[in-house]
Amino acid sequence: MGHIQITPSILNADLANLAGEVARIGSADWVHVDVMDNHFVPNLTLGLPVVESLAKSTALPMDAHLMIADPDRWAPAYAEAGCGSVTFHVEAAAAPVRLAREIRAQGARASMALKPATPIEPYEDLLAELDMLLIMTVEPGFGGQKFLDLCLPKIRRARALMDKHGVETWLQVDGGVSLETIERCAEAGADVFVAGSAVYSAADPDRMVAELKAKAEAASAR
Ligand SMILES: O=C(CO)[C@H](O)[C@H](O)COP(=O)(O)O
Repeated sequence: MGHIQITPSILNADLANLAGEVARIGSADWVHVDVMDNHFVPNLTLGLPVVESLAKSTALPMDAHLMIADPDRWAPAYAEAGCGSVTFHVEAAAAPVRLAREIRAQGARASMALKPATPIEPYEDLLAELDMLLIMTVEPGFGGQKFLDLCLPKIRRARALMDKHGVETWLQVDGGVSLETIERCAEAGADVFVAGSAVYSAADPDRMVAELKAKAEAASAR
């Protein structure tokens, strides 16, 4: 298991003031950017030019989560644009192994996401190709949704498979992560936590990042 990291999602931040919003989370480990294309998910957010500009405006590394129908075509370009981590959905990827290798070849961490109903077991042998596995804890598409407890057993099974294979792959969770739910995720074996509305609805987003991290660290040590 890697060390605990918090990656606030800017999905529910003020998108007209992105650089300013990112400056409010200076103690975060990453900035999580949700790229949605209105095909893979029923929502449209932002794309490559915005991510490229944002990457230049902050010292924080960018964690791009591509909720798009054609990641095989686009994911390497996000790595080239300066993202330190690029996540594609296995449900959308035509050739996930080739894609993970292309992302790594561009110098970024390669990450693969699973929707809540997608099992981990068929992808056990891919874990060594990945720097991070993202287990969605809401249906992708929107921020502010309720955390799905039914995803917790999958987080536990993914952690067990990572231990079995002895891989260093990080285990990220995304969706409904808050002070109420982060401990359950950490106890199940997650080590990287995306939090959108919990961080950006807080009066002091940076303080919320610290509080989330402290809770997750305590829970993972139990
Ligand atoms: O990927 C996402 C939605 O598809 C978002 O990253 C996620 O939902 C974060 O927002 P919140 O913490 O409010 O759930």
